[in-house]
Amino acid sequence: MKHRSNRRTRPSQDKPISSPIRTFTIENTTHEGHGVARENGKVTFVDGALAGEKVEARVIKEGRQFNQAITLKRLQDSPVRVAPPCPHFEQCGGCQLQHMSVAAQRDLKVDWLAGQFRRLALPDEMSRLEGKDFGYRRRARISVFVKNNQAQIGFRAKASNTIIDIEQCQVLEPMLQSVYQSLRAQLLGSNLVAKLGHIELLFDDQGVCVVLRQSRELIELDKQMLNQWADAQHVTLLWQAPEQKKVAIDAPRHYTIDNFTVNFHPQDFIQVNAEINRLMVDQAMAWLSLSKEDVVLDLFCGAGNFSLPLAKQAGRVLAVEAIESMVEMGQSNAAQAQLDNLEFLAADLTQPPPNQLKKAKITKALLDPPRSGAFEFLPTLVRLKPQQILYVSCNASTLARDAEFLVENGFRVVKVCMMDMFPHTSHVETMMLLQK
Ligand SMILES: C[S@@+](CC[C@H](N)C(=O)[O-])C[C@H]1O[C@@H](n2cnc3c(N)ncnc32)[C@H](O)[C@@H]1O
Ligand code: SF4
Repeated sequence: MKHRSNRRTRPSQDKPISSPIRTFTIENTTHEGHGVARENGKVTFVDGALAGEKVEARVIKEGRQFNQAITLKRLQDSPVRVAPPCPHFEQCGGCQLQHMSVAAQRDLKVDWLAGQFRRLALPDEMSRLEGKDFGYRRRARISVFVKNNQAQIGFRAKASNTIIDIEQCQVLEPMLQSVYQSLRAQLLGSNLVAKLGHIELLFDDQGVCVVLRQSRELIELDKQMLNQWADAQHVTLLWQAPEQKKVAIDAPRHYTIDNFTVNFHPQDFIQVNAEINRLMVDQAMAWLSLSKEDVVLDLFCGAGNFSLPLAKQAGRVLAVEAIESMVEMGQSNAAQAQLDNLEFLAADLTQPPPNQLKKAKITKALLDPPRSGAFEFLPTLVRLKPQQILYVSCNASTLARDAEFLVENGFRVVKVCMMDMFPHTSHVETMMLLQK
């Protein structure tokens, strides 16, 4: 990819601009892709600049702790700067790091994680899981907004709720890219678009599934054109009525992990990046190095993404999940795989645990909580005395908090891995292994 130099960058948002233009030397890059400059001990975050660059920028906000500025002109480019491959990058809120090479993005993520975990004693090296740079998303939610008969179909703009029109999104799986383009053309040519709230795209072992969330009731005749389009494209098209919380399905969708079939509802959680998910599950199994002596707790288990591979290797697995319908799906996935050593339990892990969980005799635990982490359950987990805890996290700050609690309670961090599940974005997934 080519470097651009001395290119004028557009201010990303309409913000009041009053201060004079100043020259900044950028010392660091935040994990969200902004430059950091220091003047007389005060930090200025410079939008559109990278570490090692010199830029002319205008301060748009002065705060007591820090200032914010936007780049107007780059005087010297960073060696890791690249031309963003996606034409929507400057406006679209979906990606934050496309102006850096992918290798530099990954170095940035590793450094940022090390900063988040600064209060923990870490092993010398942080490993990495890396996959495809583009075409990695197997699911996406696309917004629809219509005003004055003008439809916008796409994603939210950077730092704004405005929906911007997206013609093509390169981080989607190639099959989703082509279905999206074709669907978009259909919708832009129809009145139906005004009655839609958003579009969900999914690509799995069965192909492409599209859920159209209606904001207003539609009659069958309205749906005819798109139903015909879906048949011609071999796409499963599901219509979600305005009052429906979840779309009705005749049969679940499925994907494969470790040769097991994971059935799931198309609107329930699945890991977005199928390639990194496979690598992640393999690595979790390798790090835990299970035997038939092990009894494993799989917390926040979903429909069994980790539970099924865990049960293949361990003596027994107890998998816990809050959503009842996912627990039922997990149970039927275990039955289909003939894993009678895998049991699913419905429990909200932020609440006092049921007796079955309080009294579980376990040797190891795997946790994969939502962004809020697993803090409420940690005292119970410590009392269960696992030898090893493998923590998978999508939020490094709650992971740092939870790991610090576990360290205070006798565990030490033995392995950490940065998993680049979402290249070009500021999102980072982490795997951490803690041991007694
Ligand atoms: C990050 S997902 C991981 C799911 C699964 N491990 C996977 O890899 O597909 C987190 C899961 O935790 C569940 N969850 C969220 N809050 C919960 C809670 N308070 N108690 C139990 N499960 C919860 C969600 O429904 C979701 O399935
Ligand atoms: S999310 Fe898609 S459309 Fe938006 S910047 Fe990233 S690749 Fe481009």
